[in-house]
Amino acid sequence: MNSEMLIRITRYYRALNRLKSVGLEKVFAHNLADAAGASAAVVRKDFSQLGIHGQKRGGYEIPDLIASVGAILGKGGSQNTVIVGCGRIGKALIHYNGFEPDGISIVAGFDNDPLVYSDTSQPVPIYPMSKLEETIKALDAQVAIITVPEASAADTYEKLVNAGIRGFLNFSPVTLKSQRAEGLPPLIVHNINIALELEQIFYELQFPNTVR
Ligand SMILES: NC(=O)c1ccc[n+]([C@@H]2O[C@H](COP(=O)([O-])OP(=O)(O)OC[C@H]3O[C@@H](n4cnc5c(N)ncnc54)[C@H](O)[C@@H]3O)[C@@H](O)[C@H]2O)c1
Repeated sequence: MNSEMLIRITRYYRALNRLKSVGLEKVFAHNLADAAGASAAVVRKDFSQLGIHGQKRGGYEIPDLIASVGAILGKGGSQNTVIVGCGRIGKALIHYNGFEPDGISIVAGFDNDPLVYSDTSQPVPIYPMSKLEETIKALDAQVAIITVPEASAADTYEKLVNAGIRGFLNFSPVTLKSQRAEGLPPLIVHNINIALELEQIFYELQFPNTVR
């Protein structure tokens, strides 16, 4: 599957979960087309390429479609995610309740400032860094969001790798690189830089016809 199709499939999955949460049971290709920014024909083609078939004129059953698309996206297993660095950005992400419909759970935060720790009765507890490894293992988390200051990013990354984390969303200004340990698949690292994205938007506003 190419990356454009993967993005569409992810959007279908997100839209399907939203439709399910408002009580709908059936969906038509054109409903998902709007959500994915594609035409209904593209939606039908994607599904048929993935071996998913709807009923003639009846659309698709949402629970079946969620199960099929979820299996293709590798959902169903743990999508537990932790956050390291629970300051302004980390806390905002911890309190955001829009990840759950996508099947992603923020299950714990970590920080090195005792004033930031919370008790375990909180929906997303914030633990000291000394609890990193045992908590990550206990929660079966595979992905971490790094929201520590620049100076702590590389060290945090290393600690998370040692604790068994395989996927990273890095907000710190340090560009973290994927590592590969023998016998294991490479780590997945996405570096987020809002300034770069904004620069690109400004560039495209200034030179609208040069970027496709
Ligand atoms: N990607 C972007 O576009 C973007 C935009 C804004 C900020 N940022 C970056 O995101 C990061 C977080 O920003 P913020 O405003 O939330 O910062 P913040 O200072 O509010 O929070 C940082 C948190 O990390 C904790 N921390 C510091 N060192 C630590 C360590 N070694 N281990 C564990 N926790 C540690 C601090 O106690 C604090 O709670 C910074 O690196 C900032 O530069 C990125």
